[in-house]
Amino acid sequence: MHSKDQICPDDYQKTASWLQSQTHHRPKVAIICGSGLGMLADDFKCQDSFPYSDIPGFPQSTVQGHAGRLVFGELKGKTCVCMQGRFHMYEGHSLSKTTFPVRVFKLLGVETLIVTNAAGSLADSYQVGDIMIIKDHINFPGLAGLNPLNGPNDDKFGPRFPPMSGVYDRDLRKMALELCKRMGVSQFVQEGVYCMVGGPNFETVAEARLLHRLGVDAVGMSTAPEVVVASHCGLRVFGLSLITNKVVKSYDDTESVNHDAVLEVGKLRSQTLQSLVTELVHWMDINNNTA
Ligand SMILES: O=P(O)(O)O[C@H]1O[C@H](CO)[C@@H](O)[C@H]1O
Ligand code: HPA
Repeated sequence: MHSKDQICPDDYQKTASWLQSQTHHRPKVAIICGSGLGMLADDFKCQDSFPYSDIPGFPQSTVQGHAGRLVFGELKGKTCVCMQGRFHMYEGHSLSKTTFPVRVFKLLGVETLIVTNAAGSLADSYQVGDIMIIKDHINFPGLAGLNPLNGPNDDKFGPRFPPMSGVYDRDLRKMALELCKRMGVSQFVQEGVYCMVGGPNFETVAEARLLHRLGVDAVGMSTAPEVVVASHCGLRVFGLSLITNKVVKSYDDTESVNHDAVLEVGKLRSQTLQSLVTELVHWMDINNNTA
């Protein structure tokens, strides 16, 4: 492992203390924005924002569509922190680096993590532009031994062998579906299984067919490590995938996916995603229901 990727147990606290010295916001909800979805912080009131390069211990974003900024603010009166840009394994970060912010959020007092991502669909019934509420995930790198919890367990954060069944909070999923109904957008909202692959290449046809047979509804190159670390340290988790493309499953299909097209779809659904996240955060607040 590269030395810049090594994390000492007190590095999380150092970063959390620095952030607490720079902002008066004390967030209960953290949001991680997927590719092209950074606008989720646009509605924050009383913003304090920090480029990742200014935050001690933070990795840097290198992917287009990930601005690399941490934004604190109020969303309908609830204090939130939002990562405009996440870290991916394929960028060369260790998994402990890609998930570093999640433990910092825990130390800041965050109780709920909302993860979002751009993903390709395998499910035949899904359309580009659909929003998938994540019901569960398959962590392919994790199954192959690439897990952010590898190494000595830090008991301060959680147990050596954390359960992962029920990791995507049932009540939040149920409420999100209900909110989508009220917002009149149910026709393009799905609930399904996300699968993380390592990337950075998109899938071959044979890989796509394999994922489809395994029951994967949407595939991407992120999210699962963040969710594993969040669940390990007791955060409540909610996840949304924006379906930005259909994964090519036929050798006769001449279409192919590219990152620019992925970013374009983010613009198409930005308003709906923003509204859904805002309404969900508001619901948590009125139900005093962050944890
Ligand atoms: O998962 P997010 O960060 O949304 O990004 C998705 O979009 C990129 C591919 O276009 C990959 O990084 C994939 O994981
Ligand atoms: N595959 C993997 N990751 C992705 C895709 C995809 O089709 N679309 C957006 N992120």
